Amino acid sequence: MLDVRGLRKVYSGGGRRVEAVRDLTFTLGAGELVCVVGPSGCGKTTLLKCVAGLLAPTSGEVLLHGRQVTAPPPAMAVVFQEYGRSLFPWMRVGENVELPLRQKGLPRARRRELVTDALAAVGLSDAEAAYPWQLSGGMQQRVAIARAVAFEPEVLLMDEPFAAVDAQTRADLEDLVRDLWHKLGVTILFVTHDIDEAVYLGQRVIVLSSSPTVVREELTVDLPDARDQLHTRGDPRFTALRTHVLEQVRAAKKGLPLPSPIRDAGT
Ligand SMILES: Nc1ncnc2c1ncn2[C@@H]1O[C@H](COP(=O)(O)OP(=O)(O)OP(=O)(O)O)[C@@H](O)[C@H]1O
Repeated sequence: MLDVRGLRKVYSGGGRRVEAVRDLTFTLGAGELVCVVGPSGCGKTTLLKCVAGLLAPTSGEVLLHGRQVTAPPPAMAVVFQEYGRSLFPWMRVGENVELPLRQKGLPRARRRELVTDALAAVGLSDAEAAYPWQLSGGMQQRVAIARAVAFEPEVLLMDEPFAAVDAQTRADLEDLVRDLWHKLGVTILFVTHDIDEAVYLGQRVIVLSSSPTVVREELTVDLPDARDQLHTRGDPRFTALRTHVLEQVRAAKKGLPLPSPIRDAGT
């Protein structure tokens, strides 16, 4: 469904030239939940912006259903890390969620229905008339998720969406994402620097190398589909997978060759 082929992005300007991404190739099937991890500064946000059609690649391409992405496709929604900057403070929660639906040209009754359902799905039915600044950080991020969900995207792109919330809220939001994914059947590409989060959430984890950035490994997360914060994180297989990914990211930072595959690592 979503193909990233030979993606390269070089930023240049002001006498500076940065090769943020060298050569990324991977595919997401319809309805998959795939996480991307990698060392800080390896180009995760750059990758997501290219996939979202917000940034033009220097070379290579992103294809959605075989069609090249050259502008933000109507079938995609993005949730960014900085919820504080992504919600309009002068609009009530309901209006924030509704805004992209107006831009989509949906009739009023359908917009109301989608806003109500999306806020209910993230547990914020009571907050529709509040302003974002009256809500906690975790609640604001729920609003951002509701806005993306109401849009009914086929593909949901998430860029470190929980990096700025406390650990307990983060765990709740992780479960919310898996829950919505199950209910909506949406395809999710989730970028995080948190290795445990990537293994907990994903069906697959794509590990990026450090700059010049390529795909270092694609790992299948062979944990049961039913996950919960207590049991999944206590599962020896979870520990083996997160240790393996951590080794990969550490080795990537040092520019080392691939360590032995996880199946050979005594797990
Ligand atoms: N607009 C820009 N102009 C020039 N260089 C940029 C721009 N955006 C990002 N970069 C550079 O590209 C590289 C990759 O940045 P990017 O933000 O994509 O990485 P990241 O993996 O998301 O980082 P982090 O994990 O720290 O959030 C960095 O060296 C960064 O300085």
